[in-house]
Amino acid sequence: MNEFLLQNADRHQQLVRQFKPKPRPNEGNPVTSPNISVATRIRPMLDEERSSGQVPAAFPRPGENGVVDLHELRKVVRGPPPLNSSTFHVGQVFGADRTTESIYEELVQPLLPWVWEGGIGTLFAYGQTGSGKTYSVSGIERLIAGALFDGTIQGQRSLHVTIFELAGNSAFDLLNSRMPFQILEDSFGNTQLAGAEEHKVTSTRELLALIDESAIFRQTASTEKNDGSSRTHAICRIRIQNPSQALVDDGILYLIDLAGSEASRDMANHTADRMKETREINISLSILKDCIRGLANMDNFSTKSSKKPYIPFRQSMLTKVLKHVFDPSGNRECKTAVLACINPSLLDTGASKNTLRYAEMLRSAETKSGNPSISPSILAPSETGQQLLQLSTSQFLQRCLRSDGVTGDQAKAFHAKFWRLHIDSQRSLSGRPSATSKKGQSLCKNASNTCLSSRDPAYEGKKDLPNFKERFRPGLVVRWKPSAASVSDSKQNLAVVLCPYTEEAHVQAFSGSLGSKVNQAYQGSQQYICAMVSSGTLANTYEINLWRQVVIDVKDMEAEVLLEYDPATRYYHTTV
Ligand SMILES: Nc1ncnc2c1ncn2[C@@H]1O[C@H](COP(=O)(O)OP(=O)(O)OP(=O)(O)O)[C@@H](O)[C@H]1O
Repeated sequence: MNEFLLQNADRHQQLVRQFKPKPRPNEGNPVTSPNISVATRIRPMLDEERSSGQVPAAFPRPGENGVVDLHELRKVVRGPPPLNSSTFHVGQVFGADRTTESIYEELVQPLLPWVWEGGIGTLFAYGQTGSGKTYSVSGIERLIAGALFDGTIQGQRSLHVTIFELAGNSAFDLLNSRMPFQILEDSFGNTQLAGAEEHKVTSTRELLALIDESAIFRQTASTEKNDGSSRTHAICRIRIQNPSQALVDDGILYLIDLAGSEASRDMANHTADRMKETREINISLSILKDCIRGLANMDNFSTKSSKKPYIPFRQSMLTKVLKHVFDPSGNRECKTAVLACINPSLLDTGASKNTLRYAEMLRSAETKSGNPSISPSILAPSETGQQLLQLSTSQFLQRCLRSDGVTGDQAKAFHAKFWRLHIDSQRSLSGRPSATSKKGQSLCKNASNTCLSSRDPAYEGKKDLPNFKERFRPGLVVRWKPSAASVSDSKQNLAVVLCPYTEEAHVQAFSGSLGSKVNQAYQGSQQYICAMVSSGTLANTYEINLWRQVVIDVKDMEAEVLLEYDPATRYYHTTV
């Protein structure tokens, strides 16, 4: 794939220049949470990337802060490859020309007065390996070291610093020659760094010296994407004590440079040890994301009737350290800033999409769905909850928007929450923990029950696939051209093949008994019964509507489309 992209880099650039973004519907002013701020940084292309023929594919949209356009080239059987552009709404966006100073000022500086007065503040940088996390966090740490002692924040404080790294389930003190130490929970439920050294600092110079010392001991290794890749999570913890108020909690500032996630294709040449290390990093990152999502949901959906979101903070060492940030029973309010780092190259659009999706999810979760409240009598004047689930997304959103002061973002967040509650209730009823799509249906599952994709397992890893029209099977996703006016919510007109069309199958399908009785050959039919695919509430997401079926002529089917299920967002996404 990389070879194909590099060969077509000129065409990619030319199509990107011609790209005209569609005007964004007016969704009102996004409501930002006082407790979670999300920003995205797209780093500049590096010299070695340019000299190897790579071109940028991720851009902040001019004139619209908070919007990123990501352009992929699609491989097609015949003709020149077309551009596949996706748009993400991801909080503040810092493009390649923006400095670390500006990110510090807009995203991180507001945390300082908060921690100075006894609050807990946290900055996370996450993203693919080589996307600029260490560059950003180390720059921000130096700016903070200056700001904490330049006298701009009023009041005497004493500052204590610990810097450590987490590798798998082990913790190492970076200010004590990488000595291992224990992370324990005391009888008050507080996490203690048992054995890590805490250093009192009284000046910017002392703090910078500790930061430099820790960098020497941090474990790094070369990856496909980054010669000096950080293979551990590095955490700088600054405890801020107010000597004049012994009864006030100490403020704590966490600055976290996470290890980069690596895609499986970048792990091809890893040894068994490196594979294990990368797997452990990816597991802890995924638990962290679950916790951040849970935290955002806790902020937004704590209405009396809703079930408390589950935050799995005890499942990894990283999130155990941050227990007080994530523990719903904790009694201290926290402010969290998240920096999603993006590598702009056209070779990295897959990883960038993943990072942007999480930023988008956090941002949509951070909008307050209950404030102003959505009136139940306007949302459902006569319907039961089950009937509400049958409304189309646009009908549901329109009803939410009729309540005074509700914005588009709030309506979408409420819609997402409504479905999440429904799925969770179905899951607990069936006792099945596996990820399912919104309608309880999955395209296909692998043996470990974790990967859901429309990819044909029979052709896994094979290069020269026969034309999709010779590979009909249940679960094949096609793009098609309806002869009549568009019948799908999805801009792409996607559908999932269920079975060949016969009158008998048609009747059974609509009476809900389709399945074991339909076992005739899949190939050779001129028409197939298909389930419609509609757009999800997040940009570029899809859901499968099994009850909305359509008979599609094979001649109207244009191409196979690969859909992959993302258990985190509970939506399907297209993949190139
Ligand atoms: N904004 C930027 N401007 C210039 N160079 C940058 C920028 N961001 C990152 N870089 C460069 O990109 C390379 C990778 O950056 P960095 O090591 O910070 O990535 P990372 O996300 O921390 O990677 P890993 O997860 O593998 O540790 C480095 O050479 C760094 O100097």
